[in-house]
Amino acid sequence: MKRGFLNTPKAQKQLLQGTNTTSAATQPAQGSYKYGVLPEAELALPKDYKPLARPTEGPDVVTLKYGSNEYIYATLPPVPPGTKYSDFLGGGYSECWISDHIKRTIEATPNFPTLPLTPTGGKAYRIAKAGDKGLGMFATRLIRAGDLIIDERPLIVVPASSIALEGVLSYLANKYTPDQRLRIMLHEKDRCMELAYNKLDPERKKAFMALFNCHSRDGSGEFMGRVRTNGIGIDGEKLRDKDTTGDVGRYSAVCDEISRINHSCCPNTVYHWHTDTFSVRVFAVRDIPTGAEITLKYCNIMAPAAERAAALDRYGINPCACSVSCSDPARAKIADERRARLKTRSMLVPPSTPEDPEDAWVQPAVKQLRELEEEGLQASDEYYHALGGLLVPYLFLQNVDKVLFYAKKLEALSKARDNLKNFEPLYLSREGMKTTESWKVVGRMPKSTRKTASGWLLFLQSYIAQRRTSM
Ligand SMILES: C[S@@+](CC[C@H](N)C(=O)[O-])C[C@H]1O[C@@H](n2cnc3c(N)ncnc32)[C@H](O)[C@@H]1O
Repeated sequence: MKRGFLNTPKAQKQLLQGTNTTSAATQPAQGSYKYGVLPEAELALPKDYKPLARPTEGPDVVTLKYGSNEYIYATLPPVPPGTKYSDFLGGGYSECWISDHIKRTIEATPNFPTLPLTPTGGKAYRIAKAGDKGLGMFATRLIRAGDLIIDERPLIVVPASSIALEGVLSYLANKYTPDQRLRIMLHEKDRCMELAYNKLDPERKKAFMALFNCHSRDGSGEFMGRVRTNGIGIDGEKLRDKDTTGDVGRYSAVCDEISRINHSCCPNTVYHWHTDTFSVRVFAVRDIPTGAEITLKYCNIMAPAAERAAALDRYGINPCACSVSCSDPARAKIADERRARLKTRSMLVPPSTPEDPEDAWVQPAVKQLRELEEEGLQASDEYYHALGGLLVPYLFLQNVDKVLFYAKKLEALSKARDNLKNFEPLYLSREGMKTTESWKVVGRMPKSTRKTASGWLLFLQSYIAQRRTSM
């Protein structure tokens, strides 16, 4: 899962360097938020440090103003004062510490707030013990690729790597060491998050505090620790603070149930943020049998095992218990070589020699797709591109059965990736595909050109042009 950006070294560097030009903020600070078990001495705040004045608690108080962004506490979707969470029929609501700009962006989103969607075929999971990983989410029946498993409004939404506290940083910069500044920043962030927590209903407070906290001994505090452990980065480009770039200025959602989904280096789901429903959706990218654990990625699954291990360490995962190919060094080495190879797309050039089957030239791509499936990499972009890349040559060869086979897989994956609008449903039926321009282009080719390299190039040009116009 792309967890809260606070944990990425890049975000922390940006956070420390600030976005303004005051001399203090441009002083480079060393290091990043630590994690694990820190010695008592490192956990203590500097003796002379006076915590920032806390804003008066109120329904929508402005807490900090920094640059063009004012940060406020808001309930989203808005609910009438005095509403009890359990009595609210509108799909739940979240307590947010967000900039005023983001609040307005959310409220101006077409169809906000639509109700979260019902999972495909109804609820199909339970939260249960997942061995050494703590709790996890498990399928209670067969879940099909493309199915929506859960659409959940978060408990809280808070800045991930925010500029909200950078004003604090510039004020501190000349006074404390970089490590002390980091310690103070964590402390102040924890206090800001506590105010969002304070606004939760008692049952939601209980749910938040029941979440796992792998940052309990590194100075993060009860609130920040849970955000660092469970926060999911949301809708990068649309929901970002004004005048920010990169990971800074983005937001993180902490959910009740989605937070129980453990990481896997071969995950069977992907997630997306939806502002109109104000919720996080989790979709299956392959069939998940009854009883199997439902998993997400917290890091780049195409990266080598050592790189993944370093990224996962920040989420309290050490070692990763997702599969043998992660924990057994010999298996990890084989998987690394395979993943590195699978990052490169196969170049396909017809024709096959006369004695070969007519799709012999497509076989490197078929093998690549099979290997991506064997590695459990259906959640990767590489798998999506490999699947799309197979549909095209079989359309060119007018192989109806193969087009149907890959189109069905691609339809499910497009649902899961939330880009069904880029999928051509006509490929899902024998009659339909024959009415597509792709099919007709081949029909118009002289027989001597069909199934040749020059025919393939012509076909590709036409296919790409059609995709551009239909998107
Ligand atoms: C977001 S929580 C996931 C739910 C958690 N297991 C619970 O009990 O609430 C992240 C924590 O789950 C555990 N975890 C998740 N995926 C893991 C994995 N692949 N291997 C080992 N531990 C894992 C780690 O303790 C991590 O800090």
